[in-house]
Amino acid sequence: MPLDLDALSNWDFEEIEQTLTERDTILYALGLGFGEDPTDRKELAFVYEDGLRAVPSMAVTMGYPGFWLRNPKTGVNWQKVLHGEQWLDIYKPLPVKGNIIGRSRIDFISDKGEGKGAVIYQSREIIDAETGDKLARVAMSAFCRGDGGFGGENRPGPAPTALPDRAPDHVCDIETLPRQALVYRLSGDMNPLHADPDVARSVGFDRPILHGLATYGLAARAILKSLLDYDAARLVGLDVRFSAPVYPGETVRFEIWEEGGEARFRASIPARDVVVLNNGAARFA
Ligand SMILES: CCCCCCC[C@@H](O)CC(=O)SCCNC(=O)CCNC(=O)[C@H](O)C(C)(C)COP(=O)(O)OP(=O)(O)OC[C@H]1O[C@@H](n2cnc3c(N)ncnc32)[C@H](O)[C@@H]1OP(=O)(O)O
Repeated sequence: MPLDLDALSNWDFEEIEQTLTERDTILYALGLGFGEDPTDRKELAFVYEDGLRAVPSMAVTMGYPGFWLRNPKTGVNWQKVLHGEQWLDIYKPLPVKGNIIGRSRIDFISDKGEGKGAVIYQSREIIDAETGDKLARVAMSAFCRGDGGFGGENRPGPAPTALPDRAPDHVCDIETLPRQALVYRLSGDMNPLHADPDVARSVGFDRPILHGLATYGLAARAILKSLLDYDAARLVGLDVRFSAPVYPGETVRFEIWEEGGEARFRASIPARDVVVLNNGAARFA
């Protein structure tokens, strides 16, 4: 069954009400490897309940509607879906617990052509249920590798951020663990692509790959460490394009450029000499 443009364009997302606990906040940070050195108080602040702070990138897990593209009514070949891009704007520092509302919508769908794929752009407002304050806006693209050529328009998404043509100002290596995806998935993305070797093999990977959002969270960790002295409230925007899969257990190298009060970055796997995350942008309060 081909991708159903009409059904997708008019997808009726239910409003998600989530009760966020400190345990969720800690689990998210553990999924990104925070607390690797338990004597490092600055990283401990994200995984220890005494003075707990939320990693800003955690907004992407809040009010999350789940892997709704698995619904057969979408017509999407869900096993072949990869996370393409992620954008985030934070308006208020994130709470470590409380009631959150997520309101999702489809922005548009782009047809890259037969044999190439389709890209679904969706976004979500994250609202504090108690105060009604808008906490953040999260947007993403899902690259549906098996669904191009459905007769739709090829609409370009937001132009990827260009990187400066000079050596990076900061380089930050972060090791991941072979079990990293098995921990990260407990923060809400239960896609079997990240856990089940048979599912991964059936769509062209030797073994389960890391969630795009786990690599994204590593980017937040690298920026907090390299530029912000772990001051979470200062990181208010984070955008990336996922350019190649990461395997759990690999070391990810972040190269960061400071540009007029913002940062640009990319990530690579030095052991394979491949760029895995490109066109990164971080904005600061
Ligand atoms: C339910 C809610 C949804 C949930 C979805 C996410 C669920 C998660 O569990 C899944 C994951 O986390 S997957 C892991 C993270 N993602 C990845 O590893 C993807 C890595 N990227 C790739 O493999 C390729 O770039 C690939 C395959 C993405 C593209 O590679 P190519 O086919 O070689 O593309 P290329 O020929 O260079 O370009 C074709 C057109 O596509 C546009 N494009 C390229 N990369 C893109 C990307 N990353 N995101 C969005 N668009 C992208 C290009 O601009 C080009 O467009 P056009 O033809 O109009 O010029």
